[in-house]
Amino acid sequence: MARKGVKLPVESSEDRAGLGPRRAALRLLNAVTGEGMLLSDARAAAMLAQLPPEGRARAQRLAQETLRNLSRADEWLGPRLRKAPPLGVLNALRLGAVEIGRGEAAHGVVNALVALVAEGKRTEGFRGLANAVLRALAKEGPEGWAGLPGPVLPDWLREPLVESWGEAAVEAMEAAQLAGAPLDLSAKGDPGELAQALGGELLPTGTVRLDAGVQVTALPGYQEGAFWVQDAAAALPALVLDAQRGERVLDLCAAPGGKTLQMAARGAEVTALDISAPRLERLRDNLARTGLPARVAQGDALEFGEGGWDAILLDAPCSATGTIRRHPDLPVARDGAEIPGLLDLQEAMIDHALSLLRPGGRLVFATCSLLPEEGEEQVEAARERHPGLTVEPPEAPGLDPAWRVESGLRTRPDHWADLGGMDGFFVTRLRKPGA
Ligand SMILES: C[S@@+](CC[C@H](N)C(=O)[O-])C[C@H]1O[C@@H](n2cnc3c(N)ncnc32)[C@H](O)[C@@H]1O
Repeated sequence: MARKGVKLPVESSEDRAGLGPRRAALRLLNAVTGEGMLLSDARAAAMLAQLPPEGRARAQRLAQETLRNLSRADEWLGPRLRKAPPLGVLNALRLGAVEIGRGEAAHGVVNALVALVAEGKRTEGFRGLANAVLRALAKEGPEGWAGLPGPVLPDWLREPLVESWGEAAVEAMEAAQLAGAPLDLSAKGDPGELAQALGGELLPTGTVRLDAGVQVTALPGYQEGAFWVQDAAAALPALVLDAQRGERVLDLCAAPGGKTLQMAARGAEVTALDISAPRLERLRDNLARTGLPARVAQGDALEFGEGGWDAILLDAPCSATGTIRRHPDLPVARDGAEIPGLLDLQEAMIDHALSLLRPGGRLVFATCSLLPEEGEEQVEAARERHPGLTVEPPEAPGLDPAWRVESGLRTRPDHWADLGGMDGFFVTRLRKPGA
């Protein structure tokens, strides 16, 4: 019982109706679909700031689930909408469709979303429509949802992926995006011991895999820096670079630092460079938490002039299309317009990185992209620009033969399906001539 004078948090009727998280989810959806904002954007965090931690997590979950299922929600809503309502109304309907489809108590969902539509000046006039449409979906319930086709990626991404990998592979990637991603950890020490300590699964390449819902900061060993979060595919570039104790290694696009930590843990002398100050703050926090050493520098990779490196890791800025399982907002927020600029930047970075290597040094170029133009084709073009540059077959424990391509490794979200999938990555290991 509460002591006299001690105020307990009061549950408002708003909390009971789940309005706060749904309102925040709706604002996130409007920003992603209307303004091209990513959920990782600082503005997204600001939209959630008013909510308590559980409400924040719920709002994020609702927004992510709706984005993962956007095309299915539209398919369900389509026959009930004679013309497209304003985006704010459409997003409320999409959110409601996903919740009803997933078996949430329909009465509460309809009431909450109709109330949110009624709140907005530009949407209040659609209250009746929202009510009618959501009630119709509620009548069909999860059974109606289950009969819908699986989600499809937007055309700007789907078309080039089908051209590169074929229809069946893209359908498998879409299924992987719908399934989401587990929690992957890289160990500072022995990964087998970490897997045992956390009850996780030890993957063949040394990543420790846990269920998606696990709160990483609450895991034993987190504060002591025994591990860091890193997708199994994202751990491959540093494995392929194979940094040796005492080697001088440059991590040219380093933040937030997963690969810097891997190389520092192997005893290499790592310099971590990145252009982004906020992202470097996260890298510094990661170094401090794990107690691993690295020299940190902020700047533009293209202007970095220090040469003579034994090895360089270039985890270049890219479309990030390989991370759609973790970032269902990305295909919706983006439209591919930034890709030509990224291709130019990647090319310039490869050339500059090669100029900074000592003769005979090695460059690992990696992108978390599913587009061959940001991977295989970059290597082909680099070899034409740099006669004598050789591609070395990647060697590391646990590499799956299915990932091997002529210029290195290619992973996709539909790979390792029986183990829980992995991000899409391209990784190549190049040797500068003149050793
Ligand atoms: C794919 S992320 C790197 C992820 C990082 N390697 C890791 O494992 O945690 C690409 C990084 O490139 C950085 N970047 C973009 N343009 C850059 C430039 N011109 N010079 C240096 N870094 C740049 C971004 O700030 C971003 O942190």
